[in-house]
Amino acid sequence: MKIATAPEMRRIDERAANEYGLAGLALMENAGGEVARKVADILGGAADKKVCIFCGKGNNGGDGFVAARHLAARGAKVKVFLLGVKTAVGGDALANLGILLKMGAEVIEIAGERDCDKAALATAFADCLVDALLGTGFSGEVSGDLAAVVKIINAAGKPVVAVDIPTGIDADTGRVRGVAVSAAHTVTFGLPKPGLLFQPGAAHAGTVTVVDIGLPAALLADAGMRQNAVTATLVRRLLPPRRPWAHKGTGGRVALVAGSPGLTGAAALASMAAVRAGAGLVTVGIAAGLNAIMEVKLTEVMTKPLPEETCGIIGPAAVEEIAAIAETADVLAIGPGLGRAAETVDAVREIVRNVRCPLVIDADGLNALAGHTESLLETEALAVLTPHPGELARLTGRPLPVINADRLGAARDAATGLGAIVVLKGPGTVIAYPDGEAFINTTGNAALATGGTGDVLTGVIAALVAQGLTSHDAAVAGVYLHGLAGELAAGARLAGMAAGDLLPALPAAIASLHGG
Ligand SMILES: NC(=O)C1=CN([C@@H]2O[C@H](COP(=O)(O)OP(=O)(O)OC[C@H]3O[C@@H](n4cnc5c(N)ncnc54)[C@H](O)[C@@H]3O)[C@@H](O)[C@H]2O)[C@@H](O)CC1
Ligand SMILES: [K+]
Repeated sequence: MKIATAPEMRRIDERAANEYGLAGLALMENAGGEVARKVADILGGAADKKVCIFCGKGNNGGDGFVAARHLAARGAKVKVFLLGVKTAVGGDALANLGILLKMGAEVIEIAGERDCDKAALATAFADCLVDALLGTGFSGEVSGDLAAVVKIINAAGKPVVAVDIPTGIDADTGRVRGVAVSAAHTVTFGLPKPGLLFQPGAAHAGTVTVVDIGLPAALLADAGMRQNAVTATLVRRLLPPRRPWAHKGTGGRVALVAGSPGLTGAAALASMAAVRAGAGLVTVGIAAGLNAIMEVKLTEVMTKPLPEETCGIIGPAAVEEIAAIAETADVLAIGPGLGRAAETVDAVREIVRNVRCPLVIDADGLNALAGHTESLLETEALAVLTPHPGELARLTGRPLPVINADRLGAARDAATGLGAIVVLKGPGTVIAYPDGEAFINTTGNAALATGGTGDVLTGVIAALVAQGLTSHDAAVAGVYLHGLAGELAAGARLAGMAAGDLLPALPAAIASLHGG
């Protein structure tokens, strides 16, 4: 499913009108009707329920007027508030305001503090509130009466249904602009918006329902929109089938170079994640001094002691051996817990320059490339890089706040600039391809915010490449599976999960997608 930015959504609306003759009024009727349906659903029927609807003067407010009419028709006691004066309403919203007024509905204007007090009082008696203040036409900051109303909505302690996007959330980035509505549910039209998937927008949106309002399918699937939601339907199509005649060779071979003193756990987690994500054979290359530890930690994974510089630290002397392991592998993952010793950094750069199989580069593998990313452009197969925002900042030289302010843009620019697939980790993980196509993940939760979960992701993506997925598909499917495993492993517990808990959840996540 495509994801539409606010300008892209406006363009879809324009094209619907200009190319298809689909009137905005008809779309607004469907949009408002869907909002009314959602309100009725959460209240267990609308009859005799008290609903306060807060409308802005644009089309988002127009959806609110329509919802008010539909809810009234279902027997709800509806109170409609308009931010500003009726004479400021125009276009399709004005048409629907007119209908409401002709029906005898009271539409209360909010202009000033006393009106805000009236609104606050009404929310105290309401069963549900609807935020139809601002949608994709929002720009700048929420301030003045609008900010006061947003605070009233949030303070009411009532279930809030947001229309299209919670007011105050930047539709493209998910940032709060001043203050934003905290909704329990958001009914969004046609396609999801990036701001509903990125934090804190996703938390403000609550449960998101994407509803069909009759926009032509061709417009919703337009290839000009270059961001997509990673959904179960998409990943199910990408996952490798497990045939009855499968043997360990069909699962593919993963080679991993990881670990240093104090960080052998990263090597263990990444390699076991590869096993749990279906790889046929997994070999972890580790400095010879740490090999005995890995032999004890790991049973199914083979280990390869590598020549070391000092105890537990690999350097250029290990490159030849690593190249030999990579030669017989389907994918080489490098970086988890590798450390930042100067010799190791040199070795990583040399490996990236010379290895011919697909690469997955994480953690200290990425740190080693900071300031030396030109080798990525020389790799034979496209590399998958899995930075968290801090690692991306080091890798690209972009300030961290800039990356956090626009994750989609940052991942996309990095992928294009580095000539690699960039997986920007964190809530709302972005997978960006060098050609500009990008994906936003929809699985995962705060339980994943613990050390070692990134190592698991590296192993999962590598395992999928080994099983024959392209690096592009493996990055998308791997991120989704990893998040889903996090949801399964955590259940209702959002703190205290260990990265190792993800390992047994990975086969369950795969099975749930295969419907088994
Ligand atoms: N064909 C269409 O165009 C459709 C649009 N729909 C709805 O229309 C919405 C978009 O409508 P609009 O483009 O009219 O935009 P909005 O209704 O989101 O907001 C536009 C209004 O908000 C004001 N505004 C913007 N930023 C502000 C700020 N910081 N503080 C105070 N006021 C601010 C603008 O001056 C303008 O009057 C969508 O989110 C959706 O809810 C739906 O009705 C479906 C069809
Ligand atoms: K809204």
